[in-house]
Amino acid sequence: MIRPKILLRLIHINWVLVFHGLDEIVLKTHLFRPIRYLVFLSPTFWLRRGTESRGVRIRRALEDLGPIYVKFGQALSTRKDLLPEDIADELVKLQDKVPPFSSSIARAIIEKELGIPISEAFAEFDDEPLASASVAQVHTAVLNNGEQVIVKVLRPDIEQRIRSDVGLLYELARFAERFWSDARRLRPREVVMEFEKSTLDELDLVREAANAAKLRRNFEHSEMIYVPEVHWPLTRQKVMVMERIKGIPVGNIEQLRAGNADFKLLAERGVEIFFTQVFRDNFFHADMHPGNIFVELPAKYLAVDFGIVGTLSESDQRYLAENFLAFFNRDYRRVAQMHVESGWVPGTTRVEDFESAIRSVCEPIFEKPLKDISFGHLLLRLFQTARRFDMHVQPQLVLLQKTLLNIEGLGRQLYPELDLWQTAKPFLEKWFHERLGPKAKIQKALQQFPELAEQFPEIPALVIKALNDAGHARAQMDQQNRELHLLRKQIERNQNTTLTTILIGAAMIGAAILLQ
Ligand SMILES: Nc1ncnc2c1ncn2[C@@H]1O[C@H](COP(=O)(O)OP(=O)(O)OP(=O)(O)O)[C@@H](O)[C@H]1O
Repeated sequence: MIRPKILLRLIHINWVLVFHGLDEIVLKTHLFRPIRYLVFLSPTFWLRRGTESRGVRIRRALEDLGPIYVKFGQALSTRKDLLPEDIADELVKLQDKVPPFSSSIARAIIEKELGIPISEAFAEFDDEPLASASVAQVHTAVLNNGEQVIVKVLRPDIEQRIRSDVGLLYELARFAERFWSDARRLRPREVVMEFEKSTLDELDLVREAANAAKLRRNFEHSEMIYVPEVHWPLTRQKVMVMERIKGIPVGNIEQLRAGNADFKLLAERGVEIFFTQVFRDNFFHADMHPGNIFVELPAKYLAVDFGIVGTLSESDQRYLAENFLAFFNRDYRRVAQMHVESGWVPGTTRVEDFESAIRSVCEPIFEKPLKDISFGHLLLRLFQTARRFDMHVQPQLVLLQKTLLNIEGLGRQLYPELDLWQTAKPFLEKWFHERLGPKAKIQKALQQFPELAEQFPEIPALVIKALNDAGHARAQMDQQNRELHLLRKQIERNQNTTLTTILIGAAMIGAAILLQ
């Protein structure tokens, strides 16, 4: 049964779609069937404006529907291979062009969070926002020491809006599971849950600042990417102050071309940065849409927006690396075996069945030349197949797969000839060598004896102590021997043989205990 609030929201969505001339969607989608006739009540249905392109209409509809839908549109905008170009081009504009909220509200939030007036915190504060995105708004400012910074402020009431939109998404997921058998396999409710978690995580700017700081440390002296520095004294849950970077937005190909950017190097570095983050640092920026990436000519990236990051466990890393290598050798049996052996799919799975399912999904992909194969797409198909065999795909792997699609989309937009496999292969091989080579095996063995490994630094001290103890024991034994000798003399003198035996025995036992 649809709850009244949700029904109202559905009517709202329906209205927004019609308002923006997207009534085809309303009329075609099963979901809106109960309320589809409302379309005819809309004046816009009869007075078709018809002047704007479909891309503009979709973008406007998403903006009107709120931040969650804006984020959805952003995710789609990097997928020129999936979306018609005119729509993708329009969705790119979603990034910085969400209508801003008033600067007086921004000032009030900042002052409340910092507990001091703006004039005390900053030498200058620009009321005109630099960017206004779905979750936050960004202003430029100058610190009292003259440093140029950006001030990121969360949108007012963003949390309630997200919660209510996510509520609706849950409802849609529930419908989908009930009425659409294919959807059940995709576990839409879990997908929404993950989305909710990652979106709500974005609402803590201290957490984002900590992510930025960690990424900055990981690429401290890198030629490939620069991460701006957080200004911690003025950073709170709803306000983050960070060094201002100036670069060319990566989506602005014309400007990059005019500045003689090295497109090939940029595309390769994009892939290299990603694989470094995944396999070396185990910490990756997972919101790589073009609005968050800038370029310093000729080929250095500048990154912002660290709200969503991903990490992988060692077994996830291994899963990825082994699968990629097996895939590219077209060793589907190995892929299937690995899934069964590692317990990713139930032990009862027939390897042959799984192998043939993977083969039928992958062979068409490998029809293309290696350089045109999308890793992200390949992973996606693997997950889809594995799901059919009851594999529970870990959310962090899904996040990684989405990021990979973004990186590939970006790389190919910059340099269509990009050979992903050639760029990625050395990383996977190096990872294998480091993790599974002889040196790694020794390290692993040591890891299995943590107490022993822990005591290694103390071993010299322990040896000295043991020698000291032994020396002490020897001195005591000498003393004991001397006493024994005296005793023996005395016994001889007393000529009491029984007593002699008992005493010698006792003394020898005492000496033995001491020596030990
Ligand atoms: N350090 C910075 N220096 C210069 N510009 C910045 C900086 N940080 C953010 N910006 C600008 O502000 C925009 C929005 O910032 P950010 O992406 O962090 O906000 P957001 O609300 O998380 O947006 P979204 O999640 O929609 O990408 C960026 O696209 C960029 O144009």
